[in-house]
Amino acid sequence: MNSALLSPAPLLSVENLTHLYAPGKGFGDVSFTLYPGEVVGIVGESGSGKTTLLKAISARLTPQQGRIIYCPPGAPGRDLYAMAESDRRRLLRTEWGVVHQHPLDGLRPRVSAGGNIGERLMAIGQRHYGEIRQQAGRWLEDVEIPASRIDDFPTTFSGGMQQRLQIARNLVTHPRLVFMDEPTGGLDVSVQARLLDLLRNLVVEMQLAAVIVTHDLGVARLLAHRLLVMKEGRVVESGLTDRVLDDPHHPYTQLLVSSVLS
Ligand SMILES: Nc1ncnc2c1ncn2[C@@H]1O[C@H](COP(=O)(O)OP(=O)(O)OP(=O)(O)O)[C@@H](O)[C@H]1O
Repeated sequence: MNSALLSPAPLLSVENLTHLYAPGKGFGDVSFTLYPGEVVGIVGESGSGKTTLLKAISARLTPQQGRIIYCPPGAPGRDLYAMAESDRRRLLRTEWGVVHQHPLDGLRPRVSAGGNIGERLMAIGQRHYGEIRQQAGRWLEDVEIPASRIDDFPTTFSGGMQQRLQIARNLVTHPRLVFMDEPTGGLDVSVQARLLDLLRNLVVEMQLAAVIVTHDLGVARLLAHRLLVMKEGRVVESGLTDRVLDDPHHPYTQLLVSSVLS
C-alpha cells in the first residue's frame, strides 16, 4: 500500500508504554505515532504482546507506565488515561471503533443486525428511527449483507457475515480511528480474501486511521502503511511496510519473513 498523505500532527502518540502481567508477559517501552489516515500494523508471533498492546492503546487496559496522547485535528491533545473513564467510553462508542477477532465479542447477539448498527448511530445522537434503519440497511449492503437480513440476529449469520456486520457497526459513525485485532483470523481463506478486499477499500475510501494486529504478513502487506514488529513484548523493528517486509533489518523480522516464504 502507498504511504498516506500525512498531516503534520499525529492523531495518536504512544509514549514509552508498558504493561506486564508478569515478567515477559505483556509489552514494554513501546513508543510510536499514528497520523490521520494512516494504518499501522503490529506483527509478531503468538504471545509477543500484540493484543495486550492493542488493548492498552484503545482505552481498554490501563498501562502501568507511559502515556497516550489523542489529538483529533483541530482539537487539543488529551492524555487518554488522564481522562474520565466516561470520556474514554464515549470515545470508543463514537470517534473510535474496535473490531475484535471473534465477531460476537464486538456484537450484541440478542439485538438484530440493524439494531447492532443503529446502536452506534444513537450513541452519536441520532434519534430518527426511519433514518437510522435506512442507514443500517445501506451499511449492510456496503458490507455485502442483503438488507433483507436487517431484522435477523447476528447468531444466525456465518462467521464471515458476522465479521462484516461488526465492521459495519464500527464504521457507521465514520470513526477517525479503528483498532482491529486479527480481523480476518478464524475465517476460511476464500472468505478472508474477500473481507480483506472490503476492508482495504473502506479504509481508503473513509481515510481511516487504523491499528491492526495480525500475525499474517499478507494482511499486513495489504492493509498497513507502516509496521511495528514485536518480539517478547518489545518492538524490535519498525518502518514502512514494504521496507520492513522486503528488506528486514532485525534477525527476528528476517526469520518471520523467511518463514512465510519457505
Ligand atoms: N489477562 C491476562 N493475564 C495474564 N497474562 C496474560 C493476560 N493476557 C495475556 N497474557 C499473557 O501475556 C502474553 C502476551 O499475550 P498477548 O495476547 O498480548 O499476545 P499476542 O501477541 O496477541 O498473542 P496471540 O497472537 O496468540 O493473540 C502472553 O504470554 C499471554 O499469556
